[in-house]
Amino acid sequence: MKKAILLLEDGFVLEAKSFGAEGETLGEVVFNTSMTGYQEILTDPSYKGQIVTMTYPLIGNYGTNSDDVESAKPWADGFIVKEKSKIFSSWRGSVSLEDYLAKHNIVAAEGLDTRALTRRIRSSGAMRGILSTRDFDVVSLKAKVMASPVMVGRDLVRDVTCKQAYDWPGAGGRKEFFVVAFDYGIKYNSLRLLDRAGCKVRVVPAATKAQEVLALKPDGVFLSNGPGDPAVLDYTIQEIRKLIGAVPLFGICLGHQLLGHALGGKTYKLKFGHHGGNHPVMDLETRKVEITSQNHGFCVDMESIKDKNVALTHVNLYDKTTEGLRHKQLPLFCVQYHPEAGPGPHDAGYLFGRFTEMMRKFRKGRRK
Ligand SMILES: NC(=O)CC[C@H](N)C(=O)O
Repeated sequence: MKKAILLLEDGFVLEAKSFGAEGETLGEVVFNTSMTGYQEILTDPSYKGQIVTMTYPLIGNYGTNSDDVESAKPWADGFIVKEKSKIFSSWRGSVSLEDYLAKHNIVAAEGLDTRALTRRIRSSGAMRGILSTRDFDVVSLKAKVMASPVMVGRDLVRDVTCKQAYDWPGAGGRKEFFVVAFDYGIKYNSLRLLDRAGCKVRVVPAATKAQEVLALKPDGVFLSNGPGDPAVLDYTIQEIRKLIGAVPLFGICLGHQLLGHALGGKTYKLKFGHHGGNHPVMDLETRKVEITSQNHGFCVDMESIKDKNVALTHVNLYDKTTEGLRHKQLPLFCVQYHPEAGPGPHDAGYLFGRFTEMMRKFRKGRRK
């Protein structure tokens, strides 16, 4: 097996074995604590610009298949595991993880101490890194890392958004609502769950104007997850601002952060972010705790919107950071975490029902 090397911008180096594609890749190195769901993680467009390390020690044991994808292709810029399973076995598995990664040109490494790496990221914070199967010279690798872009200030949405609007095919059946979904890097499971909640969905590119969206006369607008720094996406924040109050809004992750900005707030970078399928979050209105799926590096600063008529609805029980908010009068709410799961627990699936309830109420109010 070929050698690989990982170097972080603080000089931390780990030697590893290459699997997947060979080459060299740069990105922000993050760790994900999900035990399964690696194919959904790889295909989540929010991982664009990041090299993902799985903390669970054995990955690849059920292979890959054509169902577990969250978008058309993998977007992660690199993949790191402690041990890649030598065999895969599942009635759904059709292609091994290494063949899947090689086919999609994703550089991957195994056989390194992912626990040491995770502890390093936790103590130093998320950092840029390079994973290489070609260059093993630490001075040259360090120079490449230092020349690569930092996550703060990056618009990665333009790389992952759809080029043209399309209708989500859905599973059929009667649809009570028509929803326009902004694609900032949308995951299929959000679309599947909107469909299941009774919504016919039209997906539109990130740069679509508010006027065009309103001309479609939707019952509600969905703001998707997506990669990069929300603070630089002014072109869409301005359009979202025009939709506030005009139509019910539901945002997830990047969509939530963009709503925060549109309401006049700010976002900041977390030290090492939240990535995994096991974060406890409290719904402050019901006092219920949900185990949630998470994938974000930025966070809405509640202090920055405290005078904007906004209520904090959800909080992360690990570090007390903002996990959800709603407007006190206007029909909009959003969450930082992932109620669509894919992968992860389904505890928060009720939020899709909250959205349809909001659209129903808004429709009634308009008829009066
Ligand atoms: N999953 C997402 O939508 C991530 C949002 C944003 N890119 C962040 O890192 O915080």
